[in-house]
Amino acid sequence: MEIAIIAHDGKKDEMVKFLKEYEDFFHQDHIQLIATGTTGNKVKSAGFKVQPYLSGPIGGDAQIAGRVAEEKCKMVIFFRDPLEKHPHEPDVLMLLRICDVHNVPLASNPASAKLLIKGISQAD
Ligand SMILES: O=C(CO)COP(=O)(O)O
Repeated sequence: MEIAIIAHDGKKDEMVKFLKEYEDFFHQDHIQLIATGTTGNKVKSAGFKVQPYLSGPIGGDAQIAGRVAEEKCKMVIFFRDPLEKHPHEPDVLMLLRICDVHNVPLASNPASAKLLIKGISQAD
């Protein structure tokens, strides 16, 4: 199952903390992580196997949206920073829209991500 992980700068530490909290889930062989560039590199340094795409502001969100649209990426965990402005806001909104178009689960904060992971774990 391909899962995208994305975090704005103010949320990257929270993303690493979250992944570590659920590392048994994320280290499973059937879970493939993809990420926007800077998030991916940070998560890689924390010991997770992840395929990084471009950084968000230069097209990473758009690339991930492409994976969702092609039905390759099955879930998106995107910790957005609601207190910051982002020059690539149109790309961010496009990714959220594409998740809705394709009915792909999207968690925008740790509480929602936790529920999704628990749901998947129970279904397995
Ligand atoms: O900007 C982002 C999402 O919109 C995240 O991109 P980075 O992971 O490259 O910082």
